[in-house]
Amino acid sequence: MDASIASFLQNPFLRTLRQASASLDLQCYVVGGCLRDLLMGRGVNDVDIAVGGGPEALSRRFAKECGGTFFWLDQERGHSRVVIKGGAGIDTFDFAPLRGEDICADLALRDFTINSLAVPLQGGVELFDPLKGETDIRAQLVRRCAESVFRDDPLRLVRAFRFAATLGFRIETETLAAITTHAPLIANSAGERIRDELFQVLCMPGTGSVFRTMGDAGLLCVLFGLSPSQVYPAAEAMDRVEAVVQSLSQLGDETAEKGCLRLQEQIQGGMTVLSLTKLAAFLTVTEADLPAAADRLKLGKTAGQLVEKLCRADTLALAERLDTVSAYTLFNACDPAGLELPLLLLARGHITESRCRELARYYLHCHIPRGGNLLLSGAEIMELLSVPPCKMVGDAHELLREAQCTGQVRTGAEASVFLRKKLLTTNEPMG
Ligand SMILES: Nc1ccn([C@@H]2O[C@H](COP(=O)(O)OP(=O)(O)OP(=O)(O)O)[C@@H](O)[C@H]2O)c(=O)n1
Repeated sequence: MDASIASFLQNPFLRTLRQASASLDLQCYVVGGCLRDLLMGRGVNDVDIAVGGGPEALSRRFAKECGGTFFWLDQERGHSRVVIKGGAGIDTFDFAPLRGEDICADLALRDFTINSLAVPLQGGVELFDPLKGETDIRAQLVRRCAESVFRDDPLRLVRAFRFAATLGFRIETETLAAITTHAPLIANSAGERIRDELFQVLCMPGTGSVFRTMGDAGLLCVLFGLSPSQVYPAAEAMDRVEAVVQSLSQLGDETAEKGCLRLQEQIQGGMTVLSLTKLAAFLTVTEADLPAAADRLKLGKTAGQLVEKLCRADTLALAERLDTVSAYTLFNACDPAGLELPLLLLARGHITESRCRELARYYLHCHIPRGGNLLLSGAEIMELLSVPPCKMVGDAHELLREAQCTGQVRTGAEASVFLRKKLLTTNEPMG
């Protein structure tokens, strides 16, 4: 038994689980990715447990004894989760019934050999590895468990690339050929599941080369209606985004620091600004049907809007001379995109490095995004204009934002004078 797995099994939570399963007389196994990660010397924070017999009683009892929270993931299939707050790194335990009649049958039904591992919690500490997953982990290979894996669950077509990208592995030749054969089946997988896997790829460096292989296998044709010849230049755009971000992170100044923070911001679960920027670079070059792609990946409102605005930047005519007005106009048209916007434009070859810096400087020091704090609040604007809440207040807000961003007003008093002049005086003759 590998030393890291042996020491993991001494974890107090696993000891509690061992006792609980013994007293309920249930066969119980630690399975899947956490054993793979332990064998690779990686940290573990979620543990999958397969239980012979109904796992509900065990899952509920384990939650009670560890002070964790029990909830159903899929009640019909008997899948539940226990989350333990302050679980010293390991905080999520997923319980499911055995997939087959015993653990070997269960392992044979899993996706890839590297995940097809189990350790029983009682009766010895041997590692069940009937498909030689440990050998594939050492060889860094993603290999399907059986001929039927992709028909059983087409999401695995994308999962293969996710594991290759996040673990730094290669997809074994026959598995890759099977992915190519079964690529059309990905049309049957739920968008949310595809999104969660794809964004793990988008969050890793080297996304471009993974997308090229996915394109060659025909997956991007089914997902986004793209031909392989459209995929290559688009994947190169992703490479260039990564290269620009890499050189930014080496600068070590304020722009670099803030830019890197912004790129790591999570817009929605698992979707960072950087991953969405890479996706935008890809989709722009392919000229894919944007709303269809956003819908296929179930991007959600906020993430979908950011991708759409970043793609839109590609089509905007950029001013010859850069001044605060043209910088404001650009960021305003692409709101809510922030520092990622000039980085994307640089990666796409639309602006030079010095223009990129100027835009970043403007954004950091002058720009106020929509919804940001202004010199006058909504209440102060209503009082100034003597109006109740109405469209005019919104218009005044936008005028003031532009005036502040472009340096026309710098104090509350200047803001009041500006709005009065703009909205309360008229040059038109009274009729
Ligand atoms: N479509 C799927 C999804 C999951 N699994 C199995 O269920 C386990 C847990 O799935 P998941 O949590 O998605 O993956 P992990 O391998 O745990 O990897 P990670 O923790 O990195 O997500 C996998 O190891 C694999 O054995 C599978 O066979 N087919």
